[in-house]
Amino acid sequence: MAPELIRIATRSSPMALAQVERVRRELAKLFPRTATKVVPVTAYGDRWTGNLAVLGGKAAFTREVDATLLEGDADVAVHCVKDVPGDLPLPEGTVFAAWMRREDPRDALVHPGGLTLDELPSCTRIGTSSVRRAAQLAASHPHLCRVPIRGNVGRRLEKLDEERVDALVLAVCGLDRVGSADRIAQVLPVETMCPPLGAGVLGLQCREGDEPVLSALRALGDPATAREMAAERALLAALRGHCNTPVAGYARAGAEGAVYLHARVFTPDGTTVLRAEETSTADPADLGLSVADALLARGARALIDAIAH
Ligand SMILES: NCc1[nH]cc(CCC(=O)O)c1CC(=O)O
Repeated sequence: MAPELIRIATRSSPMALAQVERVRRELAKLFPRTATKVVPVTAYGDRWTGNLAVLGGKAAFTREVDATLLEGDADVAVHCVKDVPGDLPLPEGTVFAAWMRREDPRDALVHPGGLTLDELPSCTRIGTSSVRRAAQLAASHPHLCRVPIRGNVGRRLEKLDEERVDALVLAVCGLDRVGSADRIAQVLPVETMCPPLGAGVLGLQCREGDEPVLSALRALGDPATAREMAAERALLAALRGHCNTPVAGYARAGAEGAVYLHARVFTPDGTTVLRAEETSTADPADLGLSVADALLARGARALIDAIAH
């Protein structure tokens, strides 16, 4: 029996609020008699304009939303899976009930003149605060200048328009969610810019044992995305990377239960890139562990531990 009301907690950025509207639309289609209410939460990571590592990395975007769930002020928390730390357990008493169908996980170059990454002149100032993006740009385009930038997608686009940077690297689906996909100059191939684990996926978290909500959320889950998240989250947990660890990768669920998983670990300057990939029809979590073992066998532990938290 679907609940009469489902309260949905989310960060209060325009992108996060747009994400919640997708959840509300899909709930309304399946459970027309269930009302939904948005519970906006200002995440510490959204207020903080400094280095995220000081706050413990991505947890800065999820901690307050989780608290709203645990305090009973909301029934669901919607998270961008790429922002959910892989080296920390979920808050006790909560579970991910479902993973929604994956959107485009790739990154995009935003450039006012429409140039591609290869066409950008030397010393072009590219705004990113992602250690993953910075490491890959350093590896593939060392002549470009990486400039730290904070703020939500809209704020970063404003900084670009104010010419505080010359270009941006942002997620395709993040731009799409805020109605700015028209700003994309180039969608970056995963070989050039490998996505973060969990890219393009919304995770629906609720309280353990809240069966009416669990049941409703499970109906929004996508089986292929669930297999990809099982592999990617197992890999991330096995690597125990932290917010300053440049880790990238993606899983692709194929036919007959096969899942392909590709992953990389970089040094922050991009001079060392460890790669591993595997396809399996076994349990996707075991695939994640196997690819993690391959990266660890190639030296990933020493590389991760050498990077300051
Ligand atoms: N912390 C930023 C963030 N968290 C989730 C997304 C959107 C992409 C996604 O859901 O994977 C973004 C924007 C970006 O990386 O450009």
